[in-house]
Amino acid sequence: MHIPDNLILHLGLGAFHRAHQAACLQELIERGQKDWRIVAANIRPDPLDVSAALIEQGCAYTLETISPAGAHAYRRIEAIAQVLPYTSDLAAVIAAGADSRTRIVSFTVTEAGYCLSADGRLDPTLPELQAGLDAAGRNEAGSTIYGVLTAILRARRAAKAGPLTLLCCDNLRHNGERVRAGLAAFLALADDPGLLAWTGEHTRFPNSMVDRITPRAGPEVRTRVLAATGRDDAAAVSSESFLQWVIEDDFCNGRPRWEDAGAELVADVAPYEEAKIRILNASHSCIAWAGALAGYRYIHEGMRDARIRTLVHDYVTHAVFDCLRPSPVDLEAYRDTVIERFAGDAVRDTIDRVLADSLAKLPGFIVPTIRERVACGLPLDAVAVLPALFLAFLCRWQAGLARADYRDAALDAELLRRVCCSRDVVAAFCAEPTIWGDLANSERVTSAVRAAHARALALTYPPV
Ligand SMILES: NC(=O)c1ccc[n+]([C@@H]2O[C@H](COP(=O)([O-])OP(=O)(O)OC[C@H]3O[C@@H](n4cnc5c(N)ncnc54)[C@H](O)[C@@H]3O)[C@@H](O)[C@H]2O)c1
Ligand SMILES: OC[C@@H](O)C(O)[C@H](O)CO
Repeated sequence: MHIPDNLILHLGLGAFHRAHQAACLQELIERGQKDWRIVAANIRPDPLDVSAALIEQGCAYTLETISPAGAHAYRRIEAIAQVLPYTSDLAAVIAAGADSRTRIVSFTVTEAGYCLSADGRLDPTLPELQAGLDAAGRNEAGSTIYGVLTAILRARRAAKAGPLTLLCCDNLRHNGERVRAGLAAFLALADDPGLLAWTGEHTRFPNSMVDRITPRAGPEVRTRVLAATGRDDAAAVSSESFLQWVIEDDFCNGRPRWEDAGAELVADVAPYEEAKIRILNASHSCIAWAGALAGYRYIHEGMRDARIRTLVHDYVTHAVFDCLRPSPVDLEAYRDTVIERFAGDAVRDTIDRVLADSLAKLPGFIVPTIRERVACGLPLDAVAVLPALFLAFLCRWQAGLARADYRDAALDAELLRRVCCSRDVVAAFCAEPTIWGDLANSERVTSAVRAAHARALALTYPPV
């Protein structure tokens, strides 16, 4: 394939990138705008890595999209020009980042991949981050997003390859700002003030809000793609048909005309991301925790349980709306669309997928609403039920009584023991600074979570 002069290097070649950013670029290509392509890579070994399959297929794959009515559509995605197979030194990734044709580095490395504490700052106590700093000290990339960006920026500065936009596409509040601040803190800890100054002058970190429910692609996706297209595609991916991308228009070395593919390029992403993170993502986690307690496997099963539906509806209506107003978003319509998307049974998104990295999601998606309500003296009952559900789920999972396959990068045995083996699990949970930040041990929060915990336990199946 001809590689054009405008490249996006994407880090984190998961399902979401293939269903969202690559699909948007494909839309532009099909409209005749063929001047941008993606080079994609993972920055750590990944059990779900599809790089080899993609390389085998010339980097093309099929995206299946499913409408709320259950209509399936299939599209060949050829927006990825090159996939770089994982190697521990990430030499090809760093070389691609230092190539002057690369004008944007985008990334989807999960919420937990940013090593942030409850207040959204870089958490230097995390062993993963410490390993990243040690690697940076040896002039190696390591496997954290900050270490890899550091290696790329060092190589780019040396190559005089020009400015670079760093575009975070993960569900992180103020994602561009958080990554900019996280990288600055990382460079300070790595004692590289020269690169910090260079980065200030030669990079931008636009905020972005991304939305498209993309389940993990199981073997059934491959089977459907084969039946529908005749292609046996080992890298096929499936998502809902809905897609939204709101991007702060702050790029320093060019960008594709994503607006022609339906993206919204705006001056301020904040109201859109706040609505999405607090309404969609927090509710999604609520359904996952409640659904896991109730013994469900899929998100739509949880959403169709009247008890869980009421929890979600009340949380959004009575806890979130007054924190978000005034907003350019029609919040009632947004809530109703989100609930409808979750209730659809065609996408078959699993509770296990949404459970992943709950510990990073609580401070990101839910605690800000609690903090604002505490500051304004507003009732907490409709929102306290969310952390209470997580606590009830966590203890059940720790006791080996939940069927869920829960994976959480931030969960260590010590935290699990401190919370779940305590005589007062609510007090122990509400004392955790990694979840609550400055709200840890708050009497108001603890008493609201305690009251909600009884409601959460009532969902447990079989009844406790
Ligand atoms: N799947 C969705 O519905 C969806 C929708 C909107 C946004 N997102 C965002 O995209 C992220 C990834 O979702 P996905 O569906 O692609 O998941 P996935 O499991 O398919 O891929 C995860 C990717 O992140 C990488 N990764 C994981 N942990 C990492 C770490 N600590 N450091 C560096 N890289 C790491 C993996 O190697 C892989 O490339 C989500 O966490 C979310 O922030 C996903
Ligand atoms: O809440 C879990 C997310 O991965 C979610 O599927 C996504 O943010 C939807 O866009």
